[in-house]
Amino acid sequence: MIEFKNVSLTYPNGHQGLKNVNVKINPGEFIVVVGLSGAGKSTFIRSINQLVKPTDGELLIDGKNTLTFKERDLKGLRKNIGMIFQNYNLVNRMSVLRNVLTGRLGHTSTLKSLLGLFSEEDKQLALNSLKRVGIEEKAYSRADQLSGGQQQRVSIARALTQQPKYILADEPVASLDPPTSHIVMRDLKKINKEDGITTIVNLHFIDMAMEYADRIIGMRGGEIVFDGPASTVTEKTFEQIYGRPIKEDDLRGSVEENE
Ligand SMILES: Nc1ncnc2c1ncn2[C@@H]1O[C@H](COP(=O)(O)OP(=O)(O)OP(=O)(O)O)[C@@H](O)[C@H]1O
Repeated sequence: MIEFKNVSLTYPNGHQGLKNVNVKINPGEFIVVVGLSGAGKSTFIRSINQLVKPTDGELLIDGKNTLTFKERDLKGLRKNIGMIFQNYNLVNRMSVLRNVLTGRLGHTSTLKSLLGLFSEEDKQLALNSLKRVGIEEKAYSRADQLSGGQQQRVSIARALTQQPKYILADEPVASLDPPTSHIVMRDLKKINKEDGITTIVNLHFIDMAMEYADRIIGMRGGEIVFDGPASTVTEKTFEQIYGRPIKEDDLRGSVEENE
């Protein structure tokens, strides 16, 4: 369980990225965070693994206030959290398999990981992760030879290989075309349901949020302005979250329309 208690984050330049956020995220949920650019979605998600550190409040993960964590506890925390970025964050010149194996780094001794020595078990785990996202045949290709959608699936496989308790995905489909975006969202949802990994995804496409989320959190100006089941969300809800009428750009579009 993740719990934000009166969490605020003021950036060094004085800008408030989060304002008094209070929210509980339950085990196994698939949450989509929506909001316009600058609403604070990235700041919210990155606070959880402390890529950015809140300046006030308590952020409890599995009952512990992570804001008091020192380096060693933070390492332990991050081992349990897989992260997926908009631009995949792969090492281009390495093979797909080696990129996926980096998901084991938190579980491997420093010396072994420096030497690139992964066990046969880790290798099988990595290959199985690639299989689950449908690209096991790319295991020995160089990462930069893959399409954007394939690279994002490699990054999902890397997160999966980490055997995390939580997955954070920061705009995972923003660089992809509509059909590929749906493949990536389906993979994330499938993994969430099959493995029970609590998943939080930032998106700015409202149709995708409605299609894949169990629960939607809406942000504006660093605050949570909506929190409820996806089934209760309508176009009007998004207009309230965004503070303006919905536009065509707010929609990713369906697979069919683009085929
Ligand atoms: N390092 C920083 N220093 C100062 N301000 C920042 C920093 N990072 C983000 N911000 C500001 O905090 C606000 C929230 O940014 P954040 O990236 O969390 O929003 P977002 O909803 O994820 O939007 P986007 O989709 O554009 O990334 C924005 O106004 C942004 O300019």
